[in-house]
Parts: sequence; C-alpha cells; structure tokens
Amino acid sequence: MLRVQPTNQIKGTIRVPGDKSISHRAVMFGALAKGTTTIEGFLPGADCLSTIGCFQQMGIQIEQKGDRVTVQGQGWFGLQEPTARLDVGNSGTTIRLMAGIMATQPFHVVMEGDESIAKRPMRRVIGPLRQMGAKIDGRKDGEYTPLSIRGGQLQGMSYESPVASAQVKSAILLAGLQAEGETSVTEPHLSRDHTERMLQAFGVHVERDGLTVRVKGGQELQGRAIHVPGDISSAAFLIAAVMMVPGSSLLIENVGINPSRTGIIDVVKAMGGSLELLNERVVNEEPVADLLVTYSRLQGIEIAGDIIPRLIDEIPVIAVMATQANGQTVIRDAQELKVKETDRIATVVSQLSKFGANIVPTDDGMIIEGSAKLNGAVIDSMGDHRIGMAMAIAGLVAEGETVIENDEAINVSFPGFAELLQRISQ
Ligand SMILES: O=C(O)C1=C[C@@H](OP(=O)(O)O)[C@@H](O)[C@H](O)C1
Ligand SMILES: C=C(OP(=O)(O)O)C(=O)O
Repeated sequence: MLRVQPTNQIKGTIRVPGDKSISHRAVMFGALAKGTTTIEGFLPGADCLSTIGCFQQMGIQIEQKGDRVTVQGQGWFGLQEPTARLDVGNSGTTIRLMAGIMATQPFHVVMEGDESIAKRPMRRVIGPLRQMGAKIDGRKDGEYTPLSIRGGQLQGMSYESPVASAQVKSAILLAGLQAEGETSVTEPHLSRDHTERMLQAFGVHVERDGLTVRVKGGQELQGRAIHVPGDISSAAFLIAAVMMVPGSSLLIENVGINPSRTGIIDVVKAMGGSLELLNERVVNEEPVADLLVTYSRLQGIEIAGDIIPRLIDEIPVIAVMATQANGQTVIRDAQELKVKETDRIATVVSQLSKFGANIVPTDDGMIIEGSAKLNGAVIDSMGDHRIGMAMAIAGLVAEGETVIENDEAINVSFPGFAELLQRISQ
C-alpha cells in the first residue's frame, strides 16, 4: 500500500530509471548477437527482468547487478530449446517481440504470463508470423496466451499493419532477419523506432522509406556496449507533478528524447508549460537530453491523430494533469489504450473519478474538465503500473491522504518511484 500526502512543492535534480523499451531490446539483441554485450543504465524493473529470465531459460548466460548487465551472446541460433514454459510476467513487449524471434528458431516453445497478459491480443503478431510460415497456436486460435510456437524456415513478406504498434513492427522485422528474401512493415502512423535504431547499432542494415521499414534475411548481430537513457515515460509522471503543483521545478537528467516518444513534451508545451531541453546529445543512435521543467498554469487542449503513438503510455498521467488545467482536454484516436495492462480508458476514468474529477470515457479516449478540486481517495492500481503511478501523482494535489492499493505493480517499470516522489516533495 502506498500512502500519498498533498505536497507544497516539487524541487530537485533527479534521474529516472532506464528506458524500458530500450532495456528489453538490449537484452534480446545481446542474446542473439555474437560476442559479449554490456548494458549500462538497464531498467531493473519486473518487465525487463522477465526478458532476462526467458533468455536464461534458453541457455544464455546473463549477469545482472542493478542497472548493469552482461549478456554472453551465442549468435542467432545459439539459443537452446527450453525445458519449461517461458514466463513473460506482465510484459507485452517481451511476449510480442519474442514471438518474432521464436518464429525463427528450430525448436518448440510455450510462452505465457500473468492474468493481464492472458487478456491481451496476440493475433496482431501471430497472424503475420503465420503468414511468414511459423507454426503458432494459442487460445482462441492464437488470439490469447499460452502461445505455442514451433519456428523454422520463414519467407519474407511485405506487411501493412492496421495498427501503429512498435511491438507488431518489431516482431515482424526480427522474424524477417532470418527469413528468406526481404521483409517490410508499413504502419499507419510512426510508432517508436527503438528496434530499427538498435539493430543498426548491432550492425544490421535497416532501410526506412516514410512509414515503411525493410530488412533483408540472413543478417548477423554483433555484440557491443549499450548505454540506456532514462525513460521519458517514467519522467512523464514527474513532469506532470511539476505542472500541477505551483512553485515547482525539476531538472531531470539523462532522458531519452527519441522523437517517436516525445509526444508528452509537445503536449506540455502546447498546454503552455515551461519545459527546456538542455545538453542535447546522441548515445547509441538515441537522442538524449536533460529536461528542465518549471510549473506553469496549463490550458486544456485536444490530443489526437499522429501524436497518439508518441505518447500512448503517458495518457493516464496526461489525464491527471488535465484535471488541473484551465478548460477542457479531449483525447481521441486512442483505442489502443483498451488493450494495455488494463483497459486504460476504463481504469483512468474509474480511478480518477474517485478523487472527484470530472472525466468521461469515449469510444477512443476521454474528456477531462479542468480546474477540478480533487479529494484524497482509496485507489486500486488494478495491477497496472501506470495507473498506480498516475493516481499517486493526483494524490499530490488532492485534499487529504490518498492510498494506492496494489502498488507493487509500479515495480514493472519504475522501481524506486515512491522513494523518489518522497525525496522531491517539499
Ligand atoms: O515496443 C515497445 O517497447 C512498446 C510499444 C508500445 O506498445 P504497442 O506496440 O502495443 O503500441 C508501448 O505501449 C509499450 O509500453 C512498449
Ligand atoms: C503497455 C506497456 O507495456 P507492455 O505492452 O510491454 O506490457 C506499458 O509499459 O505501459
């Protein structure tokens, strides 16, 4: 149980844990590469630990101490058939990217995870992988876990994805790396492109043409050193806190600012918030900066279209922030929220309503009235890390105490969240 008290001010210079998307990929690509990969700034959150566990079950030596990891890659076909089911825990990224990798392997695996993973759609990756020749089955014709995969000879394909999903794009591209001929994925809007960037860092040739990404089969990855920047999706909770508590300011150092992830920065600026990028640099093909965030009275806005995939995981905390803006905020085109760890349209609305916020769900988003007076509440994270953290941030401006039940979910992406919040709350 996490107890949150209202705060007078947020102040300090901080770092947030490593980027979750980049940490997963560093372990996966390191395990498939030839030679050693060292990772610094790794996110030791439950999701990324699930990825490590899966590769250890397939015989890969991985040593992890805090945010440092060493992976002894054996080459793409150096994995061994596991003797038990692979447990992906709560992690959609793990199961979907690994489905693409497993589709190329000459053995059988079964993957499953927790109750939340059991409800998340898998046919979006299983469908195209089957078309490439992989034998995959699962509950409801492959829509749900457990997934059973017998990989083998794949044929390259051109895939037009109906959703802007980095997990779908990545699964197909990874399978394409060992398929015959060329594989391309075209998406309706750009989703995060960490896979494309990191494959290049591991020596793979990747071509991009607008919204289409292309790889040729038969490419090898070479082990290397990876530095993971801080996760902008984690920084988002603290940015929102600063924008809600008058007089606050925060310097958040070493945050990844890949343009496919910076929708939160664009939204804060469009709402009238002061957010400066300092010390911009590029580390392992990924742009990084320090963020200087200063309290500003925000104005409600409309958030829709191309920006949605660039801030999809930040919507719960954007909704919280919008309760303190002037006027109304409307979020549209965000149906994907319904298939995350929880249905995040439903859970954001149900939990934020407990504070007395004026928020209504729509088919593809939500409408939030600003200038709301929030009252402390007893909240359930519903097992969803981002819901737990977003509601803790709401608690900072609510009157009286807020209690977050099932707060252990926060460890999925942000170990140390409660302690950090305590440290910067004055
Ligand atoms: O590829 C990734 O690392 C992720 C992609 C996104 O999911 P989708 O691909 O389902 O949009 C995002 O919500 C998730 O937190 C991480
Ligand atoms: C949706 C998320 O992750 P995943 O899909 O990897 O479970 C998230 O971290 O908000």
